[in-house]
Amino acid sequence: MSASLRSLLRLCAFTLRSGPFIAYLIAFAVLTALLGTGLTILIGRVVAGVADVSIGSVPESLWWPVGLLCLTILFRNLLPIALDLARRRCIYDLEPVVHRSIHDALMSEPGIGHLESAAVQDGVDRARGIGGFGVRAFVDALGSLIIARLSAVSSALVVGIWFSWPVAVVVLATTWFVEWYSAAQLRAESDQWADQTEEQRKAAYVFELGMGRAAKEIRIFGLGPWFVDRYLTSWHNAMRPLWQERRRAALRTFAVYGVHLAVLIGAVIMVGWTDELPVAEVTTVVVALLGLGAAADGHSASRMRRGIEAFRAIEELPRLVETARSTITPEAARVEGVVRFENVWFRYGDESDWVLRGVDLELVPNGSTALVGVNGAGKSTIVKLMTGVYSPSRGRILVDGAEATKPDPMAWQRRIAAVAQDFVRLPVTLAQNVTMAEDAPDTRLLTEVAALTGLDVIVAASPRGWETVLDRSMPGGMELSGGQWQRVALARAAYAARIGADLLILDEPASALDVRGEADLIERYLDLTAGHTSFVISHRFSVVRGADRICVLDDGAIVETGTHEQLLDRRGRYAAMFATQAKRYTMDGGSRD
Ligand SMILES: Nc1ncnc2c1ncn2[C@@H]1O[C@H](COP(=O)(O)OP(=O)(O)OP(=O)(O)O)[C@@H](O)[C@H]1O
Repeated sequence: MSASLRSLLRLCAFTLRSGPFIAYLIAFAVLTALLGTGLTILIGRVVAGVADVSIGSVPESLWWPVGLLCLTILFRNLLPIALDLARRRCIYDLEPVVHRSIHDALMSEPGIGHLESAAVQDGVDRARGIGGFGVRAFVDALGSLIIARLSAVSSALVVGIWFSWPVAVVVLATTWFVEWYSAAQLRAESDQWADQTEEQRKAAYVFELGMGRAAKEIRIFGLGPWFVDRYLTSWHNAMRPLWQERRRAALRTFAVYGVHLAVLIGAVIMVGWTDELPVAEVTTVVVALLGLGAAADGHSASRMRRGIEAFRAIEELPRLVETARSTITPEAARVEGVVRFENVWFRYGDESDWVLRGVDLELVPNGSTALVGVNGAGKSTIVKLMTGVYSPSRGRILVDGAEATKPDPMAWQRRIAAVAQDFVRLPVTLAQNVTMAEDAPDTRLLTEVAALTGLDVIVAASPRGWETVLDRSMPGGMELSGGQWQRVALARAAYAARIGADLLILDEPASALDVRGEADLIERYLDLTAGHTSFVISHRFSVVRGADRICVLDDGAIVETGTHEQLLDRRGRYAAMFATQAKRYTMDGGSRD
């Protein structure tokens, strides 16, 4: 069995698992094709009967072919409706299964390094469908292709039986050649299109930025023309090879279709010139020839193949994710439990510079540890390693003194409540933003964390309280400021901590808060982190100075560790950074970090 056929069968089974409608679709398509052949034969019968009709009398022999013809026409007109419904329902059932498969493959890896792999990104593009032809293209094309193929074969049989086998074979062969040619042509085009995924991605990205994400900056900096220019350049770069290919193929395409037409006309003329055939057979054969000529469906054939390829890409995705993981994390050591970094080295890719060069770091169990360092020192990178979304390139991350060599990273991630610097802002309700889309939140807990993080004031001022959607484009929705969003993120971490997470990570929790908000946070920090091991990163010394242990990251390594007072006494990096900030506070009246 060929690989394509095996894929086709696996795809049919995959589609069938999502619902029974693929079976109905196939049945309706086969029936449609059979009725088409019946129609061809009946038209001949009726024409033959009509030739015998004398004015004023309709012979009884004509009644059944006319009756059957009417019924066949009726069903031939009704079947496409049923076929289309089955097709739509099949796609409706299939799409979530496809998305789920892609999602599961990507989520099978707890880290995020693989999402940056070009091979994985292209794999996802292919799985979603090259040139827009995903697995649904298979379902879209299946009915038409079954009808086209069966109609071609049955029409060829009619021509062969009633007229001539060589003519039937030649017309069938040219029809299928035309189908093969147009499918190959469409395929070449969509390959050209797929080769441009990088350019398309650029065009789509610039378009998306221009359409809203960067609307503010575009206006303020007058970047409109620059964006349009970048978009058009990427779009034309993506489309140019496609049109070059179309131009190259135009003459060839005319020639192929011309030959097909000539063969068809020749066959019809041969039928007309034959003296031996009665009028009924002539009609049947001519109708069959015309049907055969029209049975080339290159469009469906290529869509079907694209659908199969998208399915193969879905099947291949887990392997790509696995490969990406093994190249990104060559010496992966996963974490579990409370954390210690031991000589951890890390870089984002084999060609990149080292970000961490032998970090030794231990969190205070059930206490607070803070990390400080200049911009780009690698603080957020430590958080990414700590949360298991990346793995160390070298070194180990230990749990309760034992190396987690056979880890369950996802179980570990469930034990962490984190506020990342670029935390996610979901266009859902306030409550769902805090509980991360939990359907039935614990309202007592919500109230508690809102009071702890200062979110209670925002909830009270929101038009629908906890049910207010945080998206201005939604009815009754509203937009929060950066500082208000930060409180939502804090509340989210506090909520997660209260429902089970035991390590609380806060990466720049006060960066968008005003002076009062910052003071509030410091005051409530102990309550917020009570009973948890916490790890906080901040450029604001007011936030870190109360930590049980402060670590200073410099040049990829921890260079100082101690309490605020100990570090000041040491008069090293920490003391220097603190002095600089304290001086600025004194000069600015304490309004900035
Ligand atoms: N996804 C990434 N791919 C490649 N390099 C990255 C990535 N993320 C961060 N880096 C690089 O790693 C280095 C450390 O970045 P990181 O964000 O960890 O610093 P940071 O100390 O948190 O900085 P800041 O104080 O500005 O938030 C930087 O040089 C940055 O360019």
